[in-house]
Amino acid sequence: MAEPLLELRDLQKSFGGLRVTDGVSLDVVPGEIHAVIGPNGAGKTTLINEITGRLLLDAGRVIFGGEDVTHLSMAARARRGLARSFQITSILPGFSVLENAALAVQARHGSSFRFCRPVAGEAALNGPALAALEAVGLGTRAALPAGSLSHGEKRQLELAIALATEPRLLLLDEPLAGAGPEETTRLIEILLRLKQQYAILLIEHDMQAVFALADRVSVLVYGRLIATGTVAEIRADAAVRAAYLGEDELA
Ligand SMILES: Nc1ncnc2c1ncn2[C@@H]1O[C@H](COP(=O)(O)OP(=O)(O)OP(=O)(O)O)[C@@H](O)[C@H]1O
Repeated sequence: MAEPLLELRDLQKSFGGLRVTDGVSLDVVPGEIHAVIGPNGAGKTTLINEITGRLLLDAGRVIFGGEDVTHLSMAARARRGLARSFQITSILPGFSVLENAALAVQARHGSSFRFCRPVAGEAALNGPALAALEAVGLGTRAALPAGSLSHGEKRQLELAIALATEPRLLLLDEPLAGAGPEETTRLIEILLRLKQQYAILLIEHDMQAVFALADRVSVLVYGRLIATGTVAEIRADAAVRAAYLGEDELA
């Protein structure tokens, strides 16, 4: 297997008396989708926040591209290519689809946001922004107001906004949430394409999507990883089956 791009080493985090991350260690290698699954409240979103630097760890190390980034700020980690997908709520509905992506390009390059000035005129921003939109199949929607997109297209725009920050690793927190069956199929195709270029850490509740997408799956329960393996290994794992009340999901 290739050298890991992201290495988590024995991460620990408590909120008061509640251990939300309890000795988590895992790797993401280039070209793989590594899914983290687990019941509600298992600590999946917390884990993403620890990787981006939004939450400070009590102990443990986050290593990205061979560099220990544990004590770096969110911005410094983002500059190194650690990108999380932004939620639909961060999309600016009155701005065009292209402008939304262009703002992310602008943020990546450190200039301040200038909301009062149309971003669309700035060719240096629009080139990479359009490339990000095309990578998620939104090239033909560039001129539309972002607010007019369907739910699934907004999820595609979230991905484009993450891509516009020139990531090496994508941290995706439930990228399929709220998508209908056709939208889910489209988003799965897009993620399989993106995997060829980016390492992806995926948190997702839709088990069928996880099984279709993931090269490896780690199972988090009450802040602890109880298993890491291929989809086939995880589906056959007795401890994983026992940890899920709805065993049907693993069938
Ligand atoms: N800032 C906080 N302060 C106190 N407790 C928190 C905080 N953030 C999260 N928690 C608790 O930590 C635990 C893990 O939450 P987290 O959101 O990471 O779980 P999750 O696996 O992402 O859940 P879900 O699948 O429902 O999104 C939960 O019990 C939650 O209530």
